[in-house]
Amino acid sequence: MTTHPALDDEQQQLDRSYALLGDDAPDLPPLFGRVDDGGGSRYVGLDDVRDESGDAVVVAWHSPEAGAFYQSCGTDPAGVTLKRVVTVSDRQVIAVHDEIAGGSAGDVSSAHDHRPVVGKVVVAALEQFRTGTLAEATATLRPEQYDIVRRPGRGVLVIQGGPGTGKTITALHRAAWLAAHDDAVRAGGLLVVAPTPPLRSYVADVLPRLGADAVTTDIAALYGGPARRNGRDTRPEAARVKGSAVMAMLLRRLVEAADAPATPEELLRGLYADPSLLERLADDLLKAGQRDVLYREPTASIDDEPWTVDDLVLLDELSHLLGRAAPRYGHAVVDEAQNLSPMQARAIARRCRDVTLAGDLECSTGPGKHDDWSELTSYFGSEFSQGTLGIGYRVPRPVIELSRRQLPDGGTLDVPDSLRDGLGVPLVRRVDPGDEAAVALSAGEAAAGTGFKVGVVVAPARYDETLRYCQAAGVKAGDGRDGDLDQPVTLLPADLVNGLEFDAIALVEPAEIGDGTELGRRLLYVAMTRCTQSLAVFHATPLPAGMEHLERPAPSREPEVEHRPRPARTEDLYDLFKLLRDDDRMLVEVLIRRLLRDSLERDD
Ligand SMILES: Nc1ncnc2c1ncn2[C@@H]1O[C@H](COP(=O)(O)OP(=O)(O)OP(=O)(O)O)[C@@H](O)[C@H]1O
Repeated sequence: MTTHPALDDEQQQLDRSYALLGDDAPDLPPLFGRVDDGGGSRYVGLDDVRDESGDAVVVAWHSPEAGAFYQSCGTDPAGVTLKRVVTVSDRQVIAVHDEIAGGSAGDVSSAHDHRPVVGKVVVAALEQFRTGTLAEATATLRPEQYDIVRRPGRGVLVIQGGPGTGKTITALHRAAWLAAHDDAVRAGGLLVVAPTPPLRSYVADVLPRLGADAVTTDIAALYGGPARRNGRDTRPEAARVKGSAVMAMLLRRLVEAADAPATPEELLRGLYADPSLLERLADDLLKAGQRDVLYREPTASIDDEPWTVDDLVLLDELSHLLGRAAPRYGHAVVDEAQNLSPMQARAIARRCRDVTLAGDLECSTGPGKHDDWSELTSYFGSEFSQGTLGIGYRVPRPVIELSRRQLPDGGTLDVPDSLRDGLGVPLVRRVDPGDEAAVALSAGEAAAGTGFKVGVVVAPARYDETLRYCQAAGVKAGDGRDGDLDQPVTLLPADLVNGLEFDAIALVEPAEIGDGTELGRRLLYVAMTRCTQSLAVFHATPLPAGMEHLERPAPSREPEVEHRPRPARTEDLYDLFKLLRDDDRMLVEVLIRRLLRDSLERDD
């Protein structure tokens, strides 16, 4: 057992911090880093810890004193002589990693492999099993992320980067930074808009730990009137029309044409139900076919109207036109902002014009894809600046390469430089028609048995049927549509996987998810890029374009394994390994990985 000579020193500092905090000690360790430079030595934590005379024993991550910790790295020490990440568990220092030691690169990933050079502690953090949401990265924020975090809070900042490059984590640290340093945010508060329940609960969990409060919501819940989201419109064309900027003009005319006071709900319901009114008001704005998709027979009671997300955004616009002021905020952070429609951008801009938009244009899964950020940002009324992230923390290199085949021309934006190799090339298994989901779920259960968090992703149209199958067959899978990510296996429709992260993704019938459309291929791209370790594909029909080279004939018989009494040699094991079926191979790979990890931990 080797121990780092510094463990004792850091333990003393930790004990002292706990003693000073007394009963106020937070659940999380009071320090996670140390930086030494010409200005002396400082410990860095989530918050300040002060001694009896008021001197800082630990400085908060967002304080100027912690700047050197974040602005230096192994490849660019920037005057720092020691940059150390301290890992604490149960009030004990269990590891220290020095990314800079003696003023030069210390504990960084080796320069001879193909990955970007980062502190080994980043790689170690990534090797933790996933929880279905995002791991915290405050101790290992990279200089390029820290630079984005600290940009001024006024105006529009876009954080663009490929899947898993840390856009969400950077945007949240930025929110917390602004909450600590920006007067407008201190006075007006923070608004965080995130599209899925798991992302929102992650935000609600992380921000307070970073010392910030925010109103966290989805776009539909911005509307403060009585209507609630209780409908889903699966027609992309309807969502496209409702989200388009011309709706602002149409609604203005609707309000002007009303001959009696009416609520937003009454006005919109009336518009949808009356083709002649629509034609009169929108003849020059929408084509006949576009007006047709807006038509909706009114329900018996206005309370039963199947309001969709896009309807609620229109109700919000109507409410504004009727003179009701929306609450204002000091800054808004929008995650997965590439999916905002123009009308959604207007709804946010009514609340706040200073915004951080985190997103990836290539991950657009909304009805309208934006080619660049200029139109969307124009609704906030100022020029935008952009911060770009390029290191991939989540998706293994082979999966990135495969997934990009789903993008037109293989994608045009920079490919993330992945830190991970994961478990190698994706596994593909051809199954009998009708068995796709069942086989994927049982492979998922097997992988989950080894500690993996698994997401089983199906086409939205197959979701209900698969959920029923789970209930009937006793398969324990969380209902991802309801945001239940606590189970080892989560079932998800492909249109709700944005922003999520799992150890393994099992894709069910990719041709059905891709469905030959550009939107479908993007859904497939986003689904594939949710895994940190392995991707497995289960299909009965031919694989879609971009994956067809993975096609393999169904195995004709179970492989027979010769009994070998003598001790196995490596080559024998490799031959045996090749005989395994794909899902068994995945299981064995996972077990080997766990063995390796456990034995490394023992060696430490
Ligand atoms: N500096 C870092 N150190 C350690 N982990 C990091 C760092 N930056 C990001 N990560 C981890 O990488 C993963 C992906 O981060 P995040 O979800 O913020 O990326 P993203 O770009 O928003 O992804 P996507 O848009 O594909 O959903 C998370 O587990 C996050 O904790």
